[in-house]
Amino acid sequence: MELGPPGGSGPAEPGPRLRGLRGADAAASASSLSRFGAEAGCRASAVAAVLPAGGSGERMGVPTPKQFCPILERPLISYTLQALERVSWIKDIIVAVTRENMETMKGIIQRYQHKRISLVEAGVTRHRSIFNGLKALAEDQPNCRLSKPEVVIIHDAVRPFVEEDVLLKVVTAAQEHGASGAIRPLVSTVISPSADSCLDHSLERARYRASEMPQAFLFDVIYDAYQQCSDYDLEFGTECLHLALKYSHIKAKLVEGSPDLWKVTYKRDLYAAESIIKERISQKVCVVMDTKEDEEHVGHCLEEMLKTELNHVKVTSGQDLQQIILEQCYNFVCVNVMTSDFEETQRLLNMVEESNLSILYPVVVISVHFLDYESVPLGQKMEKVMQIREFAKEAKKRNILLSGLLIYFPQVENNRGLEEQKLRESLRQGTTIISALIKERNSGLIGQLLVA
Ligand SMILES: Nc1ccn([C@@H]2O[C@H](COP(=O)(O)OP(=O)(O)OP(=O)(O)O)[C@@H](O)[C@H]2O)c(=O)n1
Ligand SMILES: O=C(CO)[C@H](O)[C@H](O)COP(=O)(O)O
Repeated sequence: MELGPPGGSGPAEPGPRLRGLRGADAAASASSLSRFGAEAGCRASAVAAVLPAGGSGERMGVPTPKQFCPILERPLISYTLQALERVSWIKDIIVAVTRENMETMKGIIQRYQHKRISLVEAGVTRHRSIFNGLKALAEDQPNCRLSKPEVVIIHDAVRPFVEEDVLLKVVTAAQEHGASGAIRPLVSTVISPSADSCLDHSLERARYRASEMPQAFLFDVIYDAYQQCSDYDLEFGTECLHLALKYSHIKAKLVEGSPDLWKVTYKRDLYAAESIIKERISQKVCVVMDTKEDEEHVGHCLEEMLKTELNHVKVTSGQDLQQIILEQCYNFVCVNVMTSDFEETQRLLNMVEESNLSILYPVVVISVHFLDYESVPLGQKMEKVMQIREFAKEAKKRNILLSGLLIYFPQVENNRGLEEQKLRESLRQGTTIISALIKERNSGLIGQLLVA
């Protein structure tokens, strides 16, 4: 058994601890949270998590085990680790991986700066992997370097969208009942076929639920169950709650989980996961204004149009960039009026880079240039503007997706009505392009100079 570095400090991502909670739920959770928090000092490691990650992902049908498949170039398991380490009251996270993937896993922990992780060797079945993870936390094991938690969460490494509120619900229920697990309504009816592939009987769908993860247990309840269970259970069992019932006589409390708790199983699930992640990181856009321009300039018109096009998206002017970066905004539109240099964009790129914002997600930066390329031939500006390719190549190495956008900005006064109409059309087109770059995060378009 290999144990990784002992505990780290803060969460991978700062950010609100009670995200997603409402009203009474939030209040109840806040008091439970502070209990864990307050007690953490005197009763370290009250809650730990075990993540089985030793499968081969046969149903995915690709050579790489699914937990290491990339989503936006980052392995799936890193998203799950991030979701757990964001929860400050989970003190230790034990990950079970196969011996052959141990170095890959260490590389992931280092590259994405995961904290509080210990590694153990996986078993040949999921139950055996979980058992190995539990042993790393048990006091009766030789060379035990971690302290036994009061409650242990078990969560599949391939369920990346687990939120703090459901973790808290299962942990709190486990404290009261000894065991708890998240459930979802069934989407299909469960039927039992006979030996000749005919319908034997079907279950009444409304009476059954799908058992999902996370699950949580008083540590002694689940560890005792695993110690007693048969080889048959370890070989063919799929349900930890069942082991707690069969061997520790504990009836688990079931709590309603969110639809995003599903387990990435087939290839299409990777695409679904990617869409969810893209949607989440596209929610906030920061428009960085050209500081030399006044309040009325075209940048503000663009901002207004973006607000309309990107429904529910918060568009912020970039006065306090540091703060906006800290709040984890992954999309920046840098507005340059009548200039083809990249001073402002460069300044923004430096700040994003220094913040380490792009370690976990690709950051989109669009350098927008308002130019009057009908009266001043584009060729004269082109040489400078084409430097974007070089900037983009460098930025890509730091996971920043930089592209350029030219928006026609007429300066001639002779036919004001017509020019204004042309500007509005350009702005509309520009807004559509920006929206697509942010939502799609297509790395094939980086370094390109798009024309609205
Ligand atoms: N020997 C095993 C088998 C599975 N798992 C883990 O258990 C979780 C859920 O199992 P499942 O979805 O069945 O994963 P795989 O066994 O990898 O998938 P498949 O059944 O398609 O081969 C996954 O995180 C998987 O890595 C594990 O730790 N050790
Ligand atoms: O949902 C679950 C717990 O109830 C497990 O994720 C599921 O049972 C794992 O089983 P398998 O490894 O056979 O896919």
